[in-house]
Parts: sequence; C-alpha cells; structure tokens
Amino acid sequence: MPQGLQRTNSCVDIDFTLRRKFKRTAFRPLQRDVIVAALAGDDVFVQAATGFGKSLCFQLPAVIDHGITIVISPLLALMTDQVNALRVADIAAGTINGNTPYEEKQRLLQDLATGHPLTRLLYVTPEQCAAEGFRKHLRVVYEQKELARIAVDEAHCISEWGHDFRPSFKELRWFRDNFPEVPIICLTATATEQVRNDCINILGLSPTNLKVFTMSTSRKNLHYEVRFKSDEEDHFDEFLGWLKGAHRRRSENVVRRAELVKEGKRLDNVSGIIYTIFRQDCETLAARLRHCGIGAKPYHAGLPNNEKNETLQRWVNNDIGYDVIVATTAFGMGIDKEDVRFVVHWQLPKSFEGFYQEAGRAGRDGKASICIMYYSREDRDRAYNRMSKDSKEKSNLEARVKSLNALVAYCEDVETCRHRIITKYFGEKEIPECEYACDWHKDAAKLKRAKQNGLQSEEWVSTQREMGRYDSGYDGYD
Ligand SMILES: Nc1ncnc2c1ncn2[C@@H]1O[C@H](COP(=O)(O)OP(=O)(O)OP(=O)(O)O)[C@@H](O)[C@H]1O
Repeated sequence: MPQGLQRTNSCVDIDFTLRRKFKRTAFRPLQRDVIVAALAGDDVFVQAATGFGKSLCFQLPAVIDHGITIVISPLLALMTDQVNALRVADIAAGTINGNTPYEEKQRLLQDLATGHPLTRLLYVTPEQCAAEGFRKHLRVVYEQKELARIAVDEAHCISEWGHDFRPSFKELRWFRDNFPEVPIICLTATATEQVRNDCINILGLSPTNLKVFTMSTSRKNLHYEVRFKSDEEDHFDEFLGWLKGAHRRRSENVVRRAELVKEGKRLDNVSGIIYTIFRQDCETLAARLRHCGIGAKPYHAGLPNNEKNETLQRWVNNDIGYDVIVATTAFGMGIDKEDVRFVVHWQLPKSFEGFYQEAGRAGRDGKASICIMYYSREDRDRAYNRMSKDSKEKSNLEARVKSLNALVAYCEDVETCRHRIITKYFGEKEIPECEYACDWHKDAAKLKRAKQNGLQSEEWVSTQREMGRYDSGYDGYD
C-alpha cells in the first residue's frame, strides 16, 4: 500500500453499502470473504462460476475504499453496461476505450491529472494501460496515494493456456513493477490450474499476501444436454418442436399460466440464445424461426451498432418479437440477463471454456434452465479444420487444440454426468451435485441410443472426406 494511504477499515460498513448502493439484501456465499480480503489490502485471485457475482467483489471495495480503482476488461460492451449501472446507483464510474467520445475521455483524463480523482471506478482496456500518456496520469494518482486497487476482469486472457489469450494482458505486469504496494484483484470464471498459475506469476501477485478463492464452476440449476445430429438431417424441426413444446407446457400448466398472467408476462416469452458459428447462419436461422412464429433476431459483429443495441435492449426488455437471439460469439461473455431459460449451441463451439461461458448466460436468476449442444462428427471435423487454418491465432494452438479435444470428449461421452465432466475439466476433485440435471443422469440408456442413432459413424465421415463430399463451409469467425 502506498505509504500514508489510509484504507478505511470499514468491514462493518459492507452490509450497509451492499444495501444502500447496490440494492442487494445479502451477499452470496463467499462474496463477503473476497471483499473482506480485498479491503484488507491483500492481492486476491477469484475463480467462480458464471453468474456468481464477481463484479461486486471489486465494485463494493471501490466504493468503500479511499481512491480510485482501475478495472481492466477486454469487453467493451461489458464495460459500458457496468459503468451505466454504477452511474444509476450514483457511483462515479467511467470508461476509456476505443469507443469513448473525445470529450468524455478528456474529462476522465483531467480528473486523473488532478491526482485526486473523483472517479471511483475507471474501466479501461489492457491496450489503454500500455499507453504512455495514460501511465503518466496513473503515476500522478499513485504519488498522491489515491490509487486504491487494480482489478483485472476476465483474467484468463493473461495466459497462453487460456481460451481467449490476449498478448496485451501480459503487459499488465507493469502495475506491480511500478506500483508494488497497490493491491491487485483478478477474476475469472474459467481457469484451469495452469491458467491460474500463469495469472498469479505474470501479474506478480504477492506470494505472502495473496488470497486465492476458487469456487466450484458447477451451476446446479443448469440442465446440460447433448443432442446428436449428422449432416444428413436438418435439426431445425426437432428444435422448433422442443421450443413450441415449452410454450405449450407453460400455457397448459394452470398454476404457471395464472402466475404469468398476473405478472403481465407472455406465455410464449421463453427467453433464449442460440449460438451459431457463422454470421450467415444467424440471419437465416432467425428468419426461419420468425417464419414459424418465434420472435427471433440475429446478432453478430457485421450488423450496425444501432441495430445490435436495439436488439439487445428489446431482448432484455422481453419485447414481443425479441424472445430468442441467434448470435455468434460476438454476443458472449458479460451478457447478464437474469431470465434466459435456454442456451443452444447450434454447432460445436471452438473451445471448452467458450462453451461453458456461453452456456453460463442461462439461468442467472438461479431458476432451472437448459443448455443444449447439437453435436455432429462432421461439425467436429470442421472445427479442427478451421482451427488449423486460422492464421490469426497461431500463438496458443496447442492450448486451443487441447480445449477443443476436451469439448469433443464432452459431446462423445455417454457414460458420465455432464456437470462432472465440466468440473473435472477445471480441475475440481469433488463430484458436483446433479439432481437429474443432465441427459446422462436423466436417462443414460436413452442417451446411448441417441448417440448410436444420431451420429454418423467414424467410417462414414472419413469416407466422405476422402471422396471430397464435404467441405469445411468456413467463411470466417466473429
Ligand atoms: N449478493 C447479490 N445478491 C443478488 N444479486 C447479486 C449479488 N451479487 C451479484 N448479483 C447479481 O448477479 C448477477 C451476476 O453478477 P456478475 O455479472 O458480476 O457475474 P459474474 O460472476 O461476473 O458472471 P460471468 O462470469 O458469467 O460474467 C448480476 O446481475 C449481479 O447484479
């Protein structure tokens, strides 16, 4: 801690701040412990499931402590969302990134230049942290003993073994080298042991003053399911039948129906996300669904910003015609809508962690929700094919192949609980609870039959490949 910086020893205040500023009545398990460790000035590493509430672990200390907290995040949309939410709560927050208007950026930089910023949380990209002009401002704040904490969100991006490795994250070591006493908190939902160690070593977290919190990645309220398919068959009708069945069950259940009517909710508003790989698929699948009476909209990086923002906003509001988002991974980490009842992967995604993150958009209100993966061996081969062709991302090929291998094994496995496969991947020893919340626990024999009937055999796939009967269909990721 910079000499003379007085940390408010306000542990007694944290419940009050939670209620007054964040309008929450109680902490979730372990949130309090993380916050107490942060307030004590320790370095903190937090690994917790999607939807756990990691943001509060640095936002609440930032409100209590003296000085400014710099939050480093790779996700522009997430930064903007969090800053807006904090401002609504009357917490002085801002963001400097590539999209920040010039005047707003100048205002925030001038605030830093005073050495005594009024801003409590400043969200920036790792690239911004490498800019000399910005660093100069931070030095001024540090010298005035007003740099309270550095928070590194989505910390797995630091590691070449992480699924979203970003070389600019490695430069964040600069903070420890230049401001050795300023505590660092880093947070992620997806870290294997290797990724965790990388985060700790690369950021230079203090071996003596470090508190590590690793919570289970298990999400008990999520029902995981793999549905087998092949190129021969279009799975659209099967999916549509399932979704219409969900609508029907809502309206046939008298109690549920009365509840929904009382709350002013529509019977056919089952909110969900379908992830596809290609932009073109987003458009065509959303159009097909609309044609069949489902309120579906596409979302991908190729759409104009105003269209994306409107789609997101109207989906969050549960407006008619905006029940299902058909998205590429442009719509991913950080989406925080509480009542998403299903997440579907239309094809195999490119990493295990990406799958877990995206599935984690479901059920953030703690209520039962379903995560369906459509898997075919042809898709599997195409995924490997794309990976080997992707010249942009050669840096951590070995890690990415390992992650895809694990995801393929997850899909091919009909002998194990899905929750167990996920927690094992992230290095957890304990067997997670699963009360029929996966296809294997629900009906293992049926699952085996589905695999046998639904997948093309390995021999068929390799013959087709040799005969040049299927091409990769690759037209670029988002
Ligand atoms: N103590 C709490 N009580 C009630 N709601 C909470 C509490 N803490 C956090 N939340 C809410 O939980 C939701 C998820 O929080 P947050 O976005 O921080 O999750 P996360 O851990 O970062 O998840 P992800 O890694 O999936 O993005 C938010 O809507 C947040 O307001």
